[in-house]
Amino acid sequence: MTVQMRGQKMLLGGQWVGRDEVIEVRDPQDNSLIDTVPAASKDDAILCIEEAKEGAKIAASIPVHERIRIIQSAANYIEENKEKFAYMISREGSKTIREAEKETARCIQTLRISAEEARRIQGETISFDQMPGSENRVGYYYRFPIGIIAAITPFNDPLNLVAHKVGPAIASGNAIIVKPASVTPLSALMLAEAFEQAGLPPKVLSVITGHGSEIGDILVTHPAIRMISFTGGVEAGENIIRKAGLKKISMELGSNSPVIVLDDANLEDAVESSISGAFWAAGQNCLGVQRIYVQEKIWDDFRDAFVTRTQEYRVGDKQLRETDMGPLINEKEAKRVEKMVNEAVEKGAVLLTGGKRNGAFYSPTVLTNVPDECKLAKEEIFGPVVLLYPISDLDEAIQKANSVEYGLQAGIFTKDIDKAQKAISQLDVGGIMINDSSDYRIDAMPFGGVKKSGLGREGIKFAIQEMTEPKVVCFKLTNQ
Ligand SMILES: NC(=O)c1ccc[n+]([C@@H]2O[C@H](COP(=O)([O-])OP(=O)(O)OC[C@H]3O[C@@H](n4cnc5c(N)ncnc54)[C@H](O)[C@@H]3O)[C@@H](O)[C@H]2O)c1
Ligand SMILES: O=C[C@H](O)CS(=O)(=O)O
Repeated sequence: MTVQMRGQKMLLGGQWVGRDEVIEVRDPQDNSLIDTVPAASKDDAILCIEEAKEGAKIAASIPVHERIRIIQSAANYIEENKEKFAYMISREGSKTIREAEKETARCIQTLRISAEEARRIQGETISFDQMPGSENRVGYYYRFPIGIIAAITPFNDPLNLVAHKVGPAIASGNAIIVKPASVTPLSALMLAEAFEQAGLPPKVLSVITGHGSEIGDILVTHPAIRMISFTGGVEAGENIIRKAGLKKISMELGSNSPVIVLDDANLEDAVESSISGAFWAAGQNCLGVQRIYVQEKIWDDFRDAFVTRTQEYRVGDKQLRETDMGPLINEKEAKRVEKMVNEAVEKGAVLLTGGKRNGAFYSPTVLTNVPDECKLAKEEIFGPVVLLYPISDLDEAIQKANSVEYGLQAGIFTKDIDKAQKAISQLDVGGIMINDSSDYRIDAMPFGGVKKSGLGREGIKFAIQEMTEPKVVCFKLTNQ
C-alpha cells in the first residue's frame, strides 16, 4: 500500500474532510507550494471533540492485544513508506533529507516502544490489612485511560513528536485530537493515514488543521478534554496554562542548553558532539547546544577546532544528501535570529564565524564574549548559533549553566567521575549527558525539563503514566 502525500483533508471524527478556507503549506527553502490543508473553524473543533467522546469509549474498549497490533502495523506501514515520510518531513520543514530519514526511523522506534508499553500498563495489589481493622479487606489498583487528549505539537519534529503523543495515547486506550503546527501539518496527516491503514477504529484519532491559537483555544478550554499534551514554546505554553482550567497538563517547552568541556575531555569528541548538537535541524531543536563552557587550559584548542568544523558545515538544498543544514522554518525566524546576534555584537560580543542570512537560511554562527544581559545569552535562540565561554573550573561552569530560566538537558565532557557526579547533582536540568552534548535522547527515556522547560515527562512509558489514572478497588470480605 503506497502512502498518499495526504493533504487537502483533515481527519475529524473518523472522516477525512476538506474546507473551502485552506492554509498553504510551503517549503521554507524556496517558498514553493507543497499542498494545502483545511483551515478548521471553531465549529469544526467543537464537532471534533463531540465525536472524540465516542472515540474515547471505543479506544478504551480496544483490547490490549489489538492496540499492540494496530500500533505495530502503523509502524510497519511507515517503515514500508519511509522514503515518502522522510521526504515530507524534509519538504514541509527545515530538515535535510538525512535528518528527516533519522526522524522517520525514530518515529518507527517510538511506535514500536508504544506497542510494547501497551502490555505493561499495570497496577498493584494493596495490603489493606496493614491497617488494623482492615484485616478482612483485599484489593488492588489498576490504571485506566483519562478519555480525550488534546495534543498540540511544534513544527521542528513534525512526525516523531506527534508519534510521542499518539503512540502512548492509543497504547493506553485514550482518544486523541492532534493539532499540528500550521506550517508542518502534512507529516501528522500521513501519520493518521498510517493508523487508518492499520485498522485503528474511527474517531479514536483526529488531526485538525488550522490556525494555532484559534483552534487551540477551543481544544484547551473545552471541558471534555481531560488532558493537554503540549510541545512548543514557553509563551504559547503559558498562554495555554492560563486558559486550560482543571485538566491534566504535559508541557514540553523550550531550552537554552549548556555543555561543559573540562580540560581532561576528549577534545575531538566534545567538538564533534557539540557541532552536531548545535546545528541539527538548523538549530531548531529543543535540545540544541546553545552555550559551551570550556575550561581555560583547552580554550584555544577547542575554540579553533569548533570554529573550523563550523565553517566546514555544508548549508544548502535540503534534498541533497551532501547538505548538512537547511534553512530555518521561514525568513521571519531567520531575521529573528539575525537580530539577536546583531544585538549581541553591538553590545560587545565577538563574532568568530557566521552571522550571515540569505532569506530563510542563516549561516552556522559562533560567538564569544557575549554579555550576560543579551537575549542571545538568556533566551532560547532556536537557530544555528552557539556561544562559547572560557571558564576557570567546574563550579563556575555549573553556576553559569544554571543561570538561565530553562533546564531541559545539559552535557559535560570529562573523564573525572567525581566531577561528573558533581555536575549530575548540581545542574538544574531534566537530563544530563556525560561525554555527550545536551542533544542526546532515546525515545524510551523519560524526557522533559524543569523551570521554563516544561512540566511532566514524555518518553512513552512516562507519557502513558500521565495519560492514565489509578483506580483503587477494595473488597470487604463478609464471611471471614
Ligand atoms: N521540550 C520539547 O520536547 C520540545 C520539542 C520541540 C520543540 N519544542 C519547543 O517548541 C518551540 C518551537 O516550536 P513552535 O515554533 O512550533 O512552537 P509554538 O509554541 O509557536 O507552537 C507550538 C504549537 O502550539 C500551537 N499554538 C501556538 N500558540 C497557541 C495557543 N495560544 N494556544 C494553543 N496552541 C497554540 C501552534 O500552532 C503549534 O501547533 C521551541 O520553543 C522549542 O524549544 C520543545
Ligand atoms: O526539539 C526537541 C526534540 O524533542 C528533541 S528530539 O528530536 O526528540 O531529540
